[in-house]
Amino acid sequence: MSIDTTGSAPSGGPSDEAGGSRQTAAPAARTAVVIPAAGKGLRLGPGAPKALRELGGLPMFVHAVRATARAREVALVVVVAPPDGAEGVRELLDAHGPGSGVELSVVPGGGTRQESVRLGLKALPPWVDTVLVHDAARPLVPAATVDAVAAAVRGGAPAVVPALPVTDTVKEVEPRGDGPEPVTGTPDRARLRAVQTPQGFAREVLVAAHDRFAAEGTEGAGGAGATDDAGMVERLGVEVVLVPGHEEAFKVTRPLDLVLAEAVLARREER
Ligand SMILES: Nc1ccn([C@@H]2O[C@H](COP(=O)(O)OP(=O)(O)OP(=O)(O)O)[C@@H](O)[C@H]2O)c(=O)n1
Ligand SMILES: C[C@](O)(CO)[C@H](O)COP(=O)(O)O
Repeated sequence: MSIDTTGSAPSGGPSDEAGGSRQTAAPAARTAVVIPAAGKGLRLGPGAPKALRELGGLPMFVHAVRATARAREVALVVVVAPPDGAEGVRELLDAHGPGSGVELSVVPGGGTRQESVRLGLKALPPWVDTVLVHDAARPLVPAATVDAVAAAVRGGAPAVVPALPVTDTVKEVEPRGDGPEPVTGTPDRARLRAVQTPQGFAREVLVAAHDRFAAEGTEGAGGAGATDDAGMVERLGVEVVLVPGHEEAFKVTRPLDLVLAEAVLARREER
C-alpha cells in the first residue's frame, strides 16, 4: 500500500486535470473511489470531525475505506480529509488501512461536500475511467453494493445510484423557522426512493457536472440544492439509474445512527 497526501496523483504522478505530463502505470481495474470525509458532523453533536469519530474502535472513515477497497473493481481510494487533518488521516491509514493492493491517496477537503468531492476528483490519475463517490459517513456499506454500482457503470450506464424504497410517508411543506408548517402535498410513495452512496459515474460525466456547478459559483452555497453528486449529473440532462441499495449502507448522521452502527458491527463480528 502506498499513500500520497500531496493532492497529486498516487505514486507521484500529477492529476490529469492539472495538466501534468507524467503518467502513472494503469492497473487492470480502472475504478477509483473518492471518499469525502471532511465534514464536521454537526448533527452528530460535539466532538471530533464525524469521519474521525470511532466505530468499533476505529475511525469511521477507515471502515469506509476498507469497505470500498474490498470491492473487486476498485484500484484506488482517495480520502478527502478535514482541511487541516490530512496528515493525521494518512497516519491512521498507515496504521489501519486495508492492507490490500489498493492504492490510497489523501487530499485536504473544502467547506462543502461538493467542494470536497471536486478536490478528490482533481487528485485522480489519468488511467481512472470510473469514479465512485462514497460518504465516509456510510461506513458499513457491503462490498457487494459497491461492486454492483461499479459493474453497472462499467456496463455502460453513465450514472448509477444505490437506493431503497421509502418506508415513511413523505410530505411537502412550506418550510417555517418556527411554528406548525403547512403541508403542500403528499408525493406518491411508490415513486420515491432514498438514495445512498457509493454513487458511480463515468469519470467525464462527473467531472463535467462538478465543473459546471463550480463555474456557476454555487459550490459554496451548497450547490443550489445538489445534496448528492447524481443530482448535479441530472441537471446536465444525463440519465441516472438506480440499483438496489442496502439497509447497512445507512448514513451516520445523528447520535442514534452511531448506536445502530455499533450494533450492526457487533452483529457482524459475532458471525
Ligand atoms: N465540507 C464537507 C462536508 C461534508 N463532507 C463529507 O460528506 C459526507 C456526507 O455529509 P454529512 O453526512 O452531511 O456529513 P457532515 O457534513 O460531516 O455532517 P453535518 O451536516 O451534520 O455537519 C460525509 O462523509 C462528510 O465528511 C465533506 O467531505 N466535506
Ligand atoms: C450523498 C447522500 O449521502 C445521499 O443520500 C446525501 O445526500 C448527503 O447529504 P448530507 O446532507 O451531506 O448528509
